Amino acid sequence: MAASATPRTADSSAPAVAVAFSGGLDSTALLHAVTRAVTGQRVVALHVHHGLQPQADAWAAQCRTVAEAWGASFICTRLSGRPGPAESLEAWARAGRHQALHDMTVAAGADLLLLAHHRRDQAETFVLQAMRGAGLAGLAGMPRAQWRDGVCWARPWLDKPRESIEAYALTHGLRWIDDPSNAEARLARNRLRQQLWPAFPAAESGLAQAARWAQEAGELAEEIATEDLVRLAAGARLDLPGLMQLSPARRSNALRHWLSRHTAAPASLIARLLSEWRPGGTLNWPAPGGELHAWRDGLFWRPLRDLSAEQKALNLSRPGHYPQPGWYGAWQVEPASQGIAPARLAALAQRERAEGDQFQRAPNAAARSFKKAAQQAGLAPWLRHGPLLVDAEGRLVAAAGLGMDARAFAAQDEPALAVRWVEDSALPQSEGESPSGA
Ligand SMILES: Nc1ncnc2c1ncn2[C@@H]1O[C@H](COP(=O)(O)OP(=O)(O)OP(=O)(O)O)[C@@H](O)[C@H]1O
Repeated sequence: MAASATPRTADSSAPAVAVAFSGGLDSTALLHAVTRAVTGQRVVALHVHHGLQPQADAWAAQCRTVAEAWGASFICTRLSGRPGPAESLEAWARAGRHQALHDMTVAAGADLLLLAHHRRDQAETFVLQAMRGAGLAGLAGMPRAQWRDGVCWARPWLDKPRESIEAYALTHGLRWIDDPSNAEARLARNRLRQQLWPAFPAAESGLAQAARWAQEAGELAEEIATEDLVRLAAGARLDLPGLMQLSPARRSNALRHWLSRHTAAPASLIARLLSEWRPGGTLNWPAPGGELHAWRDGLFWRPLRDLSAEQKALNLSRPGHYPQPGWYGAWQVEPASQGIAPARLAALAQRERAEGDQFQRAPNAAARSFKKAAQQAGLAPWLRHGPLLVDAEGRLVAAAGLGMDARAFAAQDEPALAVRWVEDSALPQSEGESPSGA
């Protein structure tokens, strides 16, 4: 979602607190309370103009007047664009609002963003999540505070009953905006609001408490998973026989947590994986953003990156360790009695396997298709595509997992370097690492 952010940065250099200010009852009360309570810090009111309602210009203007009257500076972002084909208007508006609130907070020089969610919002979130069959993370509802990309999103009133906020607003004679979309019965939350609270007015505290229990249970499940994964997950590998020895609930808990480090795998994938795997079995599953491989009793996650288009120039003419973060491994170069002439290693290209590539394992063996050589050597599934090193003339020099191509060997009396591929033992690293060749 594109947000046409033209935030106005407040000029004072004092640290700032940002308040997400829609102009509704709750955020009006919150902004009022914050401008009265905070001293020595700038208060910045952030407003997102969704561009969806005819009155939205007037709301933004009203929010500015109120914020400035209370001594806060005011920043507004108007969203642009439209929902994608598979996106609801609400999901689009929400994603755009979140991005705009984040960007405005940063532009205001703040790292704390306050939102006016309260106990009833939390109770409604719990019911909506339960109706979708959510797990503990969904049932836990909104967190009180959460860091996201350098901004702490905090909900100081999450435990406050809605009535107490209304009472505060009335006591202080506040005026607020009534957004008519809050009454649209088309939206599940509005329907729930309209029917649940009149029927069960006292349910707010019980439901919010249930969300807290879910949050606690979620933390416990995470602690257990962390303990299990210390034993079962080594580097990028999860030990499948060890996983299968756990009780069924603990097994899927550990697997779900391991997967969540890499991908948002649906519960159905987890169930399939656990039911289809047999000791020694090899399986491959696509998952969002990558692939899962069960291979040699380990489960591996390989993120999909479009490396096919990537031709990276490398100079490996000196001994050293040359990490290739996108490939989760490194080239290791050492002096050796049999190897490749340093000059040839000075201008290499690293790429994926291509149609027609051939590899020769030993001086007296025949060159054969790379694919066959990889199969015969029992290469891990993710190494069957490379990386490969080719010299300036396009001749194959080395391949991850297979070693050096014998056709590239230097003559007996020439100085030589051995090149081999070392897989990362750590979980996938950030992609920003630079090669640390000597
Ligand atoms: N358009 C917006 N601009 C800035 N902040 C917003 C906006 N919409 C929502 N928020 C923030 O998110 C919180 C929860 O959103 P929600 O949609 O429940 O609120 P609302 O009904 O628009 O207004 P309020 O919570 O102020 O009564 C708000 O209290 C506010 O802090």
